[in-house]
This record gives sequence, C-alpha cells and structure tokens, in this order.
Amino acid sequence: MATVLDDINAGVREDMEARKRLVSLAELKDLAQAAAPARDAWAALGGTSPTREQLKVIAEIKRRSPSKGDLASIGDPASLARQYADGGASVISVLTEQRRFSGSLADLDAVRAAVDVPLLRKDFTLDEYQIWEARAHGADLILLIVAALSDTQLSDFSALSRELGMNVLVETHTEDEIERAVAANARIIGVNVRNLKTLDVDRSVFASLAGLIPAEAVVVAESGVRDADDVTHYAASGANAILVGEALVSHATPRERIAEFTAAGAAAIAARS
Ligand SMILES: O=C(O)c1ccccc1NCC(=O)[C@H](O)[C@H](O)COP(=O)(O)O
Repeated sequence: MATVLDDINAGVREDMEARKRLVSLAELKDLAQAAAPARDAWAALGGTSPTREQLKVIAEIKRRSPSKGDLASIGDPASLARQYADGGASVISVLTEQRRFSGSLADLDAVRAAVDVPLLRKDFTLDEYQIWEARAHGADLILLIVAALSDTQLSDFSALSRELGMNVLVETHTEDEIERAVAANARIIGVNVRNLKTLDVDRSVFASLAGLIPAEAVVVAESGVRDADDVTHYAASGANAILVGEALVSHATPRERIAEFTAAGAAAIAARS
C-alpha cells in the first residue's frame, strides 16, 4: 500500500516534470552558476565549533501540512524570514513543495532577497534537477530524506550538492536510516520524529536514535516542538539544532519564540556537560 510519503513524492515528480518543460536543465545550470556563492550552513549550525554549546534553530516557513492542514497564511514570507533572522535563527527553512505545503520557489526567491542567513530548500528531493534548481534560487542547504532515496541517489545527490557549494541535511527516522546516512558521509543528520509514512509524531524517537549519530556530525531534532520543554528534551538528548515549523508560524511573536527556544536549548546543553 502506498504511504503518505509515496503520495507526496508522486505529486512532486509530476510538478517537477511540468517545471522541466518550462526551464531546461541547461538554463538552470546557467542560473546556478550566476548565483552568489552558497553560504556556509555547516558553520552556521555550529559544525566548526569544538564545543557546540549553543542550540541552533532552523526556523521553517510552513503554510500548511498533510498532518495539520492550514497553519498560517504567510502572505509575506520575506517579512517572516526577517523576524526569524532578528530572533537569531541560524538557518531558515523554506518549504517549496506546492501541493501539500502551499510553498513555492517564489517563496525561496523572496526570502533569499530579504535575509543573509543560510537557507534550506525544504522539499522532497528526487532528482538532480531539483538540486540545480535549489542553487539557482539561492539555497545553501538541501534536504535529502533517506526513506525516499536509494544509497546511490543519497551519495550522488550529496556529491552534486557539495560540488555546488551547498550542504545537505540528511533526514532519518530509524536506526537503519542513520546507518545509511553515515555510510553516505552525511555531516548534518536530522532525526525526524514525524514518521513520514504514517504522520505519527513520537518525540521519544529522537532520544532513542540521537546517540547512534557520530559525534562529528551536527545532529538536528526535527518536528514536534510545541514549547520550551520540548526544546529542553531534544537538547538534553543530544540535539545540536532543532527544526521548527508550526510552533513558529502559529505564534504571534516568532522572533521572541526563537530567542526563548535558543535560551532553553543553551541551558539544557550546559546541564548535560
Ligand atoms: O508536517 C507534516 O505534516 C509533514 C508530512 C509529511 C511529510 C513532511 C511533513 N513535514 C515536514 C517536516 O519535516 C516539518 O515541516 C518540520 O520538521 C517542522 O515540523 P513542525 O515543527 O512539527 O511543524
């Protein structure tokens, strides 16, 4: 039986084929080569810090989702991105998937023009075309979901992203997926506590898997942050960064919310050492 992730990916493929008819790969390559160099998301997430005593926040621009429906209208993604940057977000994640999340590459362009913070193009990457597209639109980091890719795709897509100067967030949800991420030499590894095949959220998944990730990698806890207590739980369990969508887009003052999460994370990291 097809999973939620299979259905999403089928729509992503169809939409990508339509874009390919409008913008050829050759044109995208020209645009990517003309773009300003990618910003260093690895450093922004503390990858170069020997102590990693701060919890980094990846703040997501997310209008709707398969699990929750409409979250926020976000008429001006650039304005939201500026609030995220002012609050201290280390990376801004822009969901560009259209059918299920109401995102677009236009959102990525608007956010790129508004902030200097490294940007994650958050999409379901299934083809090298999307990697060129991400770079052409100013992304610095792309998402690879292990559950959706073969080992060959994982390593080929990672290699292409690196050639283009971008970093890769490799998303996992099981022990086996972490092994595959590590085998692909991933250095930013996310554990998504949302099972993308069923949409169940189980925050305990993070603590049970984080310890399997090598110490050199930046460890990202993805999804399910509701409040500072969840941040404390992830940071105490080994997170170097958190990826937060709903709790920011549905909050009246996302800037303050990010500062609150950063403080909660730093306190938990200090307590763990
Ligand atoms: O959010 C969903 O319902 C979803 C469903 C299927 C595939 C992916 C999905 N979300 C992508 C994400 O990973 C989240 O947007 C991200 O981790 C932030 O999650 P949250 O803070 O819980 O909004």
